[in-house]
This record gives sequence, C-alpha cells and structure tokens, in this order.
Amino acid sequence: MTVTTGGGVAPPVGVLALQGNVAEHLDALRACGADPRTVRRPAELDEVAGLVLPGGESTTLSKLLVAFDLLEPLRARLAAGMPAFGSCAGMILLAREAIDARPDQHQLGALDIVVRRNAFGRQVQSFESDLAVTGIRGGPVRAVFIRAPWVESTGRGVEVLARVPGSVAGPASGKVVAVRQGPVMATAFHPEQTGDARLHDLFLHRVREYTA
Ligand SMILES: NC(=O)CC[C@H](N)C(=O)O
Repeated sequence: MTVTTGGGVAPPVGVLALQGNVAEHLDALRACGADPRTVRRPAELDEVAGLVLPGGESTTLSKLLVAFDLLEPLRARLAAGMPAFGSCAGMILLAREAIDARPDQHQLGALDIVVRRNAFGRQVQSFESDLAVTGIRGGPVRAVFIRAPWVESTGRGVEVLARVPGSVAGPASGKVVAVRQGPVMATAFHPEQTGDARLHDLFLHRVREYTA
C-alpha cells in the first residue's frame, strides 16, 4: 500500500513504537502529508520503506528491540539500505558505538559515529539552541536537547549536518548534533517537539530518493 502526497505516490514509512515520542513523530510525518504506521513487529517492519527511531531511553529501547524480535530484522533492513531517521535515543541506537552506555546495550551500527550518552551533563536536563542544519531551508531549526547525546567522532562516510554554535559557552560548543550517512540521518535533539516538520520532510525526501 502506498500513500499519496502532493507530488505523487510516496512509499510507506513507519515509526518504531516501542517506547518514547511516538505520537509526536507520527504527527510530524502527517504534517508533511505522509500516512505513517507504527512498527512493533517484524511483519510491520517488512512493510515500510523507511523508519523513524524516536527519542526515549536507549537502554530500554535496546531491550525492547530484543523482546519484540526486532533487533536482527532491523539490523538487516538498515544493512540493506533502508532510510532511517533517529532522534536522541534513536541516534544512540543507530550509532556504531555509544560511550557511557550500559555494556549490554545493543547498537544498530547504521551510522559510523561514536556518540556520548547524556553528554550535556546529567544535571543539565535540557538545553535549547537555534541551529543551522545542512539541507534545511528557511532559517535555523530550534533544537530541543533532552538528556541528549552528542557525536564524539564521525567516520569517513558521515556528513555533519549541524553543530552546536560556537557562541554557546562550555563543552557543548561546536559539538556535532546532526549527521547523515547515505540514507540514514540522526539528530541529538528532538525535532518532533517544536511543530517544525522540516527535518521529517527531509527524511521523507530521502525515502523517496532511495526507494525510487
Ligand atoms: N531524550 C532522549 O531520547 C534521551 C536519551 C537518553 N538519555 C538515552 O540515553 O537513551
């Protein structure tokens, strides 16, 4: 089944619905004209052409991926080139390595990045900033960070889409907080919290590009 958006037929997309900000991501995708589904089972994963991995808590999400028999199917789809968009805990899961994660936390390894969990400091529960994001037109993106990671290092194939501005004082200054590697993108912040769906639109664009 396909959904139709302004420009034509769009492949179906899903939101991983095990835990976290699922409803907000569904709303943002709908605001872009998509008709997203929730994904909790391998059969539902099979039916989508792209997947959003919401923020939440990465240790819990990692356990739930195992409990719902989704870990290996999801790894296989990502390895086969399925477009994905991870936010916050979603970014942590997509990364090759997560510093300060529990040793038994599973990594999907779809992004050749090393992230640091809770990087902004445990006492700093949230932080907001306006960011210039590569590929996003029409002005900066208001980025809401909630117990967020940042990206410590990126591999060769990884494009940096956004950094914390240099004008921000402290250790977060200049840190990488949005990346893309081929069909997979991730933000350390929560684009689903602000009513600005431009990043979801970019994800849908990528899904159309990679499934054309
Ligand atoms: N808002 C979030 O997704 C927080 C992520 C959380 N700190 C984790 O490590 O998984």
